[in-house]
Amino acid sequence: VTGMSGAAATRDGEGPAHSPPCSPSYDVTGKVMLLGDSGVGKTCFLIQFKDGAFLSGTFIATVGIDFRNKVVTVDGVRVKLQIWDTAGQERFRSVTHAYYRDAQALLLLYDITNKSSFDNIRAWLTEIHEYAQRDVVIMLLGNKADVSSERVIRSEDGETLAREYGVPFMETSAKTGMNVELAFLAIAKELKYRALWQPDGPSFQIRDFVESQKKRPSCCSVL
Ligand SMILES: Nc1nc2c(ncn2[C@@H]2O[C@H](COP(=O)(O)OP(=O)(O)OP(=O)(O)O)[C@@H](O)[C@H]2O)c(=O)[nH]1
Repeated sequence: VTGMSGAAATRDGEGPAHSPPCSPSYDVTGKVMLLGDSGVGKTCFLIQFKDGAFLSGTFIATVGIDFRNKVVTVDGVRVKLQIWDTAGQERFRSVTHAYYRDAQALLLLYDITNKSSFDNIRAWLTEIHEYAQRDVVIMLLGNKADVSSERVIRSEDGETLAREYGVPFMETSAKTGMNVELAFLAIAKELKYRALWQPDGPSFQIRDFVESQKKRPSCCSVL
């Protein structure tokens, strides 16, 4: 176990009583933070992933920070994601800065119907470079892809920005669930890969994985 990013791998050698003695199971745990301007859909994104539900109606801004756990099984390995939902409002920034250092992965969201949330992504990335671990996994997500009539940010603009920073990108919808599980699955795979890395093991590239798996909004489907 190299623990390259600080993702923890614990060898559960003794395992439950029914485990065959020669097939140890591993648990990997990792902290993931949701970041982005207020209103981009971070809380809804987390609730869609955790509970498979969408909170519509009145928007209640997150105050401070909150977290939920969810275990994802990737290639037979259980990865426990501790997902921190942060407040996007400026006045809570000093609270959230304190949590960056511990995070192994960051999901950075903008709203495809809100130009300033996209324009602010560069400022978020500057902040990330200042406060987060150097090898933190970052993924850029253009949320609210279901609202095609109000789209102001083209998918290509998200792709271009992500390429510039060398991070994976996809458009998502916390409302329909599009690409929500995929985003967390990709993170879980990367954390597992880093925690259980072996020199002669198979390699994993999160950007290639995302590109091969992501779904496009139906308006822009290539099929
Ligand atoms: N159509 C649509 N609406 C969404 C989506 N995600 C979130 N919303 C709506 O956008 C509003 C803001 O969502 P939140 O999840 O509370 O936003 P947030 O980023 O957590 O905001 P802060 O807590 O202030 O940082 C709510 O009214 C949601 O119903 C989405 O994918 N599609």
